[in-house]
Amino acid sequence: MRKVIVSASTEYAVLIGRGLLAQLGTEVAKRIRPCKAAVITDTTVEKLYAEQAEQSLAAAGFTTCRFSYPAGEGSKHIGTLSDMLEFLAEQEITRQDIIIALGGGVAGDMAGFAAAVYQRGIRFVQVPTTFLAAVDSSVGGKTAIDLRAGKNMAGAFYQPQLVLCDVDTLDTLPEEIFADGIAETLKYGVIGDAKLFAETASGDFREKLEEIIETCVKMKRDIVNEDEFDTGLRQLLNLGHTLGHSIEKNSNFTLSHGHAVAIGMHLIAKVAERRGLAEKGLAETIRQALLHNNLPTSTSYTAEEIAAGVLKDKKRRGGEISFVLPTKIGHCEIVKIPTEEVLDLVRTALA
Ligand SMILES: NC(=O)c1ccc[n+]([C@@H]2O[C@H](COP(=O)([O-])OP(=O)(O)OC[C@H]3O[C@@H](n4cnc5c(N)ncnc54)[C@H](O)[C@@H]3O)[C@@H](O)[C@H]2O)c1
Ligand SMILES: O=C(O)C(=O)C[C@@H](O)[C@H](O)[C@H](O)COP(=O)(O)O
Ligand SMILES: [Zn+2]
Repeated sequence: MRKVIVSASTEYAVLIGRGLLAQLGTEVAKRIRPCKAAVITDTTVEKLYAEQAEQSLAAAGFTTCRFSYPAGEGSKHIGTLSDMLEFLAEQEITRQDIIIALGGGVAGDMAGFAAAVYQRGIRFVQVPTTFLAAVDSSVGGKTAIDLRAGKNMAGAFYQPQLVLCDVDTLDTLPEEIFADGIAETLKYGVIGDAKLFAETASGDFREKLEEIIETCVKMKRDIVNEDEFDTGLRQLLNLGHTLGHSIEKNSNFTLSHGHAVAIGMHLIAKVAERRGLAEKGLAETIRQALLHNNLPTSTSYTAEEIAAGVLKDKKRRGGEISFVLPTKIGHCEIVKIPTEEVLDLVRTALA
């Protein structure tokens, strides 16, 4: 088992290994005295892993209850959050009890947000079951729901007590959903690790998933430890997201997050190259890496449609929006762009 310690406002371990779900109860019990554990999951993950998780918790002395919502990004809204909070109250979950977020990034983001606001904050544990959640969303404490206006528009920074990643659970992922995690892994490579990028780009990493997850988690740990609340350095983790989130929203959240980020990463690399900031050929290198992993690289939305979403980005401060521009594989810069230049930037990205 690999172990990474995150030292943000809460200090916690990220455990990565095979067969770990069976140890969920004992690992939680090492940190939290047995109490009620509300397992929050989606309808797909529920069928696959809820019983095993609950049995492990029960064997360690926890009393469990379960809330499940229809799988997918379409559930990541205030209605589901409201039902979740009512469920916690009906089950008489108190401040000494815990939430277990069992699933992908949607489960983690929503259950984490519920944990942050229910009775003004109860403890929670992340149990990621998608590759995307393993390498990225389960760590760092960003929790959120989508609003009609856009992605993750309401949320909180709220750290878990533990992240337990059983790599065996990734075996049941359909390839398309696994690829969402590849997009975020390539992102980590472009931000700061050329070796990780090359390994992931080649598609030749399935035998060393634990190592890949640990590499991403360590990079995220270093960034979050320094800038938990996203005021500077952490914005690097938004590479590809400023355009990607808008594309996701334009699709009415039918295009997955990872696929939208893939497109966003390629498009923003084109911008960086055309502005003379990036090495020649960078955008094509990124495009090939994405295509090799069956990820999309372009969109049919218009510049006007994409720019409208970009202007709502959380990195906007008054008349400027920060964009993450890659300069080469392994290095990015945060550049402030005036809002009146955003449409031009998007046009460059699509050209
Ligand atoms: N908080 C963060 O730092 C952060 C980082 C990246 C992404 N996100 C968010 O994460 C979300 C995307 O996460 P996701 O791609 O995991 O989506 P998801 O949670 O919707 O999971 C994708 C699909 O995979 C299914 N699934 C999950 N685990 C499975 C398994 N082991 N076997 C078979 N099927 C399984 C789910 O039921 C779902 O249908 C987005 O909302 C995004 O905004 C958050
Ligand atoms: O942890 C972060 O910080 C990230 O930006 C990771 C992203 O992959 C993730 O999609 C995040 O939810 C985006 O954050 P947002 O603040 O742009 O909503
Ligand atoms: Zn993301």
